[in-house]
Amino acid sequence: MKLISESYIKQAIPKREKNSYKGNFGKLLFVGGNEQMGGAIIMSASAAVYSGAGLVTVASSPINVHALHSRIPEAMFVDMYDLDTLVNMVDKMDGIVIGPGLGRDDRAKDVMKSVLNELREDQFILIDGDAISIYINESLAHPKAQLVFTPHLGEWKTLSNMEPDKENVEDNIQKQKDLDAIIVLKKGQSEIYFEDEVWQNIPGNPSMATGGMGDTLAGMIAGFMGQFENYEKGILSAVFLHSKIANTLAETNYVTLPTAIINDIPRTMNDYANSN
Ligand SMILES: NC(=O)C1=CN([C@@H]2O[C@H](COP(=O)(O)OP(=O)(O)OC[C@H]3O[C@@H](n4cnc5c(N)ncnc54)[C@H](OP(=O)(O)O)[C@@H]3O)[C@@H](O)[C@H]2O)[C@@H](O)CC1
Ligand SMILES: Nc1ncnc2c1ncn2[C@@H]1O[C@H](COP(=O)(O)OP(=O)(O)O)[C@@H](O)[C@H]1O
Ligand SMILES: [Mg+2]
Repeated sequence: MKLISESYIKQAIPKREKNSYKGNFGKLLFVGGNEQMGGAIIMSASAAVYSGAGLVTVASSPINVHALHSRIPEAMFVDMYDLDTLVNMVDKMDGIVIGPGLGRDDRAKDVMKSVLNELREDQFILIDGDAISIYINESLAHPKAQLVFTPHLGEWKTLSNMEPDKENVEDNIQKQKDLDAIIVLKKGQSEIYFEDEVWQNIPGNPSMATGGMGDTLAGMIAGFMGQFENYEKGILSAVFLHSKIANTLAETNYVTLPTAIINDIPRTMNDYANSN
């Protein structure tokens, strides 16, 4: 298992070209946030905006539009239950995050099926939270796009049938192959399973055990995937910096809020990008 190092992150964060524009840094769609869990998709999309994503659109329950715009006016909005508009949006994107606060009801299942059907090979989709359950319980077909799952150990049980105290690297490698997806297995020291290698993240601490922390990571991962030289560099850098920021905050804070991590992403990226 390889360890994600500071030096790896420093070379992975891309330097922005002088004449670049927002279209160079990823067009992303965030799908989730029902009437009870709008905060999840707002945190996820905020993390992507603060990670430097060029254009972010949120597809959510209409009840969340004002809350979203008061937090991140940078993001655009569509009603996720308007399936025609939703699939049109999917078509224009480089990548999609689906699941934070999505819920698991019939409407959520229809949203999930519509999005997955529409995907192309040149796109990526990150499946998190409730969308993990829907993917397995509805036996949905593998989408054409690059697939990324970001399960915590409870969600990994849904995906792999392995109990949290039974999962192990060898069996996880086999499950990664069966699922034909990149797996970000979230835990105290998260592990990232690619087709040919496994990486481990070292930073992280219990001040991070608070609702919304994984939603925030999903947004960072997608934000980086849309900008970095390749998906692997983006995913590994996001996992590392998410918990590295939390370690710094935990030096002076008992609990690390997801929104505090989000606020620190641009400055931390700058520190790492300029420290070569
Ligand atoms: N502000 C908002 O809008 C927020 C919205 N959110 C949204 O809520 C949705 C549900 O996601 P979720 O992760 O909260 O719960 P859930 O699907 O019940 O977990 C499944 C099972 O896994 C287990 N389990 C969990 N962690 C584990 C671990 N580390 N190791 C081992 N087991 C673990 C857990 O066990 P339990 O804790 O019940 O014993 C349960 O049995 C999702 O869409 C998310 O985005 C949240 O992000 C919060 C903020
Ligand atoms: N004790 C801990 N040590 C290190 N990281 C933690 C700890 N507790 C939680 N985390 C991190 O916080 C995130 C929690 O994700 P998740 O359970 O999906 O949160 P949510 O769904 O509430 O947004 C993961 O990235 C996990 O690695
Ligand atoms: Mg989660």
